[in-house]
Amino acid sequence: MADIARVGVVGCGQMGAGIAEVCARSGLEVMVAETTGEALEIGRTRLHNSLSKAAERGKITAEERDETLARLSFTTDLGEFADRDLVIEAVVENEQVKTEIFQVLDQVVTRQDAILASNTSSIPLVKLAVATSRPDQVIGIHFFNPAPVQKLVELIPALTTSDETVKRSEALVQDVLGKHPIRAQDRSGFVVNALLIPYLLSAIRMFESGIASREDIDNGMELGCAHPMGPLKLSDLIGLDTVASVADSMYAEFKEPLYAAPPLLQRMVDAGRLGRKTGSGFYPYS
Ligand SMILES: C[C@H](O)CC(=O)SCCNC(=O)CCNC(=O)[C@H](O)C(C)(C)COP(=O)(O)OP(=O)(O)OC[C@H]1O[C@@H](n2cnc3c(N)ncnc32)[C@H](O)[C@@H]1OP(=O)(O)O
Repeated sequence: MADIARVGVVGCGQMGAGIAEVCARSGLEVMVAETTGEALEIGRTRLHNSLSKAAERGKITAEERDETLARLSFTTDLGEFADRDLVIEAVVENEQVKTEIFQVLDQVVTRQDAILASNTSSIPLVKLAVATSRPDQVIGIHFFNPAPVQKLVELIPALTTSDETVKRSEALVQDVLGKHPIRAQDRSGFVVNALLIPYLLSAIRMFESGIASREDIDNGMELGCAHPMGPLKLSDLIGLDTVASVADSMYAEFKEPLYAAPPLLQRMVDAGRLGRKTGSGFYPYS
């Protein structure tokens, strides 16, 4: 995919940093944007630490780590994305925030055939597409956490997305990033979350009703079904705010009771216990 060489990633939280790492390790030149200098420094440190860990574990050489770092640049000004061939937005799951970012990207990205992608788990892609003057070039490219590890990427064309945009995105994901793409329609939850979220919510309901302890619920799925991590640990990894917002948007779309977030999940979000990223969720993290 020689036509995509310069990538912009908006947001450097756990998903944005992971996506930036995957792209830079694949040889692409990546610019990462955050809203403030402080957030940018946190993101930069996250990326440095992850690449250093990969080098320590022998997954990449020290030379590859340095080359990857040299392909990464950082900015707080989206205006610097003018020359990007592809931009992947990976900010909070908030429709208004994402819509505003797509409006800005539409103004600043000068390359006429640039792809504007979102890593959203739950916002309808068509809403982001119609916020731009190039709705045929907007697509969902959805990575899984941790992005450097998980092999899957979901591709979600909006009703307006052109076949050309889908083909170029698929080629990038498969041939350049070395991930396995699957396609899904622009319906809340796509493929994976439509199956995963009701399972996670069921585990939270089970814990809330006192049927079993958190450890026994997680051990049940790890030791009984060979899942790499149980549903409560996985919810903590994803982030309870993200689990709740994906559930809410799936419930809003389908009115399916299985997608309704249990009260405990909302209370934990309100308390700021969002999982690993805040040091406390179903489990403590220090
Ligand atoms: C909600 C969204 O829209 C969609 C989603 O993201 S849904 C969430 C999908 N993710 C999952 O289901 C995660 C399931 N869990 C797992 O795959 C594994 O438990 C895990 C990879 C997170 C950790 O694996 P585990 O064996 O417990 O720990 P650990 O030995 O430290 O890591 C295994 C490998 O992953 C790597 N790894 C773990 N976390 C990593 C990270 N954040 N970044 C990079 N590499 C990482 C380790 O370096 C290690 O690599 P190696 O085996 O080559 O040395």
